[in-house]
Amino acid sequence: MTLLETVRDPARLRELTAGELRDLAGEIRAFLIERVSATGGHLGPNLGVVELTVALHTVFESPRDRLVWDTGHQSYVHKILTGRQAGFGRLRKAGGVSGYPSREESEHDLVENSHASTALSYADGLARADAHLGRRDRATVAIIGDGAMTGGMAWEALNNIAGGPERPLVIVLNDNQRSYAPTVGGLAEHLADLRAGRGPGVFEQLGLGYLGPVDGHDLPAVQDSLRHAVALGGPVVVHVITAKGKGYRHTETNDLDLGHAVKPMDPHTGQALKASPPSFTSVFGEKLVELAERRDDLVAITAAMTEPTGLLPLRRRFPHRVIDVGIAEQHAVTMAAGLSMGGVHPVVAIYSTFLNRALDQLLMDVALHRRPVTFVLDRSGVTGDDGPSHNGMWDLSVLQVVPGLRIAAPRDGARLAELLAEAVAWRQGPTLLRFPKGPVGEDLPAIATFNGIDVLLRSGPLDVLIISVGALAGLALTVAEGVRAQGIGVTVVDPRWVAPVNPALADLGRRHRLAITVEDNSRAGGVGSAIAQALRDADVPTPLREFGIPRRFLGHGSRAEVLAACGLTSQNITRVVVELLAGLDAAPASASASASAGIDDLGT
Ligand SMILES: Cc1ncc(C[n+]2csc(CCOP(=O)(O)OP(=O)(O)O)c2C)c(N)n1
Ligand SMILES: CC(=O)[C@@H](O)[C@H](O)COP(=O)(O)O
Ligand SMILES: [Mg+2]
Repeated sequence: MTLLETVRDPARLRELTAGELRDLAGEIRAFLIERVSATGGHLGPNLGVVELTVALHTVFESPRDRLVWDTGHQSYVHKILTGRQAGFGRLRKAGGVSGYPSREESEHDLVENSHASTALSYADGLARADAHLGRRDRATVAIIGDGAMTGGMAWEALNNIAGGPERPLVIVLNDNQRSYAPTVGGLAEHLADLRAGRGPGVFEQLGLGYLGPVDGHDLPAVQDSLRHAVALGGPVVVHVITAKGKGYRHTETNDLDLGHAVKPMDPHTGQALKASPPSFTSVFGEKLVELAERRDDLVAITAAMTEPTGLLPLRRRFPHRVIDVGIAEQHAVTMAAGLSMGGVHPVVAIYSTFLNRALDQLLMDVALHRRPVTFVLDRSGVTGDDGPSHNGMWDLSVLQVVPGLRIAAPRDGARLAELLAEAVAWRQGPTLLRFPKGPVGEDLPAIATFNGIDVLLRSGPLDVLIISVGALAGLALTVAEGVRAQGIGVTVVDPRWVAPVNPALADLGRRHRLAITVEDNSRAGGVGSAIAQALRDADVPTPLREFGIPRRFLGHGSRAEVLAACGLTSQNITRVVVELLAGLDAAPASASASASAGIDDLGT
């Protein structure tokens, strides 16, 4: 039996000798490499925190003492040590261990974050609660990366924490000099000074205790620092230096991101098991370079995600035209407004879920000022394996309330190219493109256009109008085949620009007996509900049914599994359409009048 197999609870660690703990760290690394290379996941960040996590679980007694992991992508070792080794065979898969802390999984997981820079705020709240309740019998420990420290929320929290010198709180700053890419900005420079022992530290100047820098792979040294921090009382920063990807050649030598998030791969070669087909991300990256070749005023902004958002080709071509602001989405958006006031057209490339943070900036700083800024939201819709926090299932609901914002959802690579060009050419206000994670697939050409709306299929009588949003066009066409096979007439359209609603959709809706919308977004307030409102406003009597994501947080699993759990399958939608049509009375007069209309009657 290995040492690791004897660890079912962190209390076991406190029975081991220093030598055994060192051996255990080696076993944990081997376990991570074997399991995460099979499933994919955040390998590099976790290889870097093996000794740190062992030290935390020997010095502190979780769950009595509260360990709060910022972002949470580096919590695998914590999971391994808190009774969840068996679940790693299905890491991030339906029914398996989630990729982030999860309250459902374990009493050792207090917060399920995964959006960065929140841990210090949770910890400040926990420490204040203890003060309020007069409890001094448990510790609060926040573990935050140097990347997450670039987020504004972390500094709001530090300001508050420093204002309560009597409240004990240990802040472990895990400094590996990386977010994905090297951490940027003045803070990164300052941490370099602290590592080199140069000058006074900003944390001490704020009034916080500061210990370090300490070698994060020297287990006894980390344990000593943590104990010292507890003994000091009050809020103390323990500055721990770690190496992301440590102990595995293929992450240590991965210059791009030290194996931040790997795909399933051969552990011996470090090569992905499957080649990645062209994705929406890669098409966006290429098209942006083409546009940037023609327009000197185009500049891209990323919040610490240059490669994952597809900006690497642009950075390679024009290194000074990609601005990495760190994990600072709010700053990115308002800075984009400033850039545009200065005569530059910014393209803000961001994951849908992370733009949630910057709604106010988008509304007030960009839209109110009618700034021509283009937002490109990757990972819109269901992302799947990263669980509830990473699904980009709210953007269409939240953002269509923004006055003057034009939103497009490309269904394929050709449309992405077209719509991106249209977006950056628009000078009267902000524009936004949204697309999902994954392969871009084959192009789905339109057979006609109708007042700016692409018609993808027209067959038989005007029974059902399927309005498809973005990448769900393939699903919409499969549904169309299903209903057509049952003798039902069908039209499939893609509005391309989904907000504001194209008034021609009301004309199309009026001519059919039933309309449905299919979108990879929450049904609540999504494109479907906006179109339903537009139909009502235009006195269109045609009933409309919206297919989308229910109003709940979605568990992790593959994108296909999660979509199926939401009822977004061709079988389900086809069945509902057939039932709805069967339940309708004879076609309304306006529809029957045009029941034999062909594609020509829909115009172009
Ligand atoms: C608000 C937000 N923006 C972007 C991300 C994407 N993201 C995940 S991890 C990461 C880098 C975090 O760097 P750091 O905290 O230093 O952790 P490390 O990867 O070094 O372990 C980023 C940008 C996120 N999780 N949350
Ligand atoms: C922790 C985090 O937010 C990212 O690392 C995220 O997991 C990346 O997701 P993708 O794999 O879709 O880029
Ligand atoms: Mg880091």
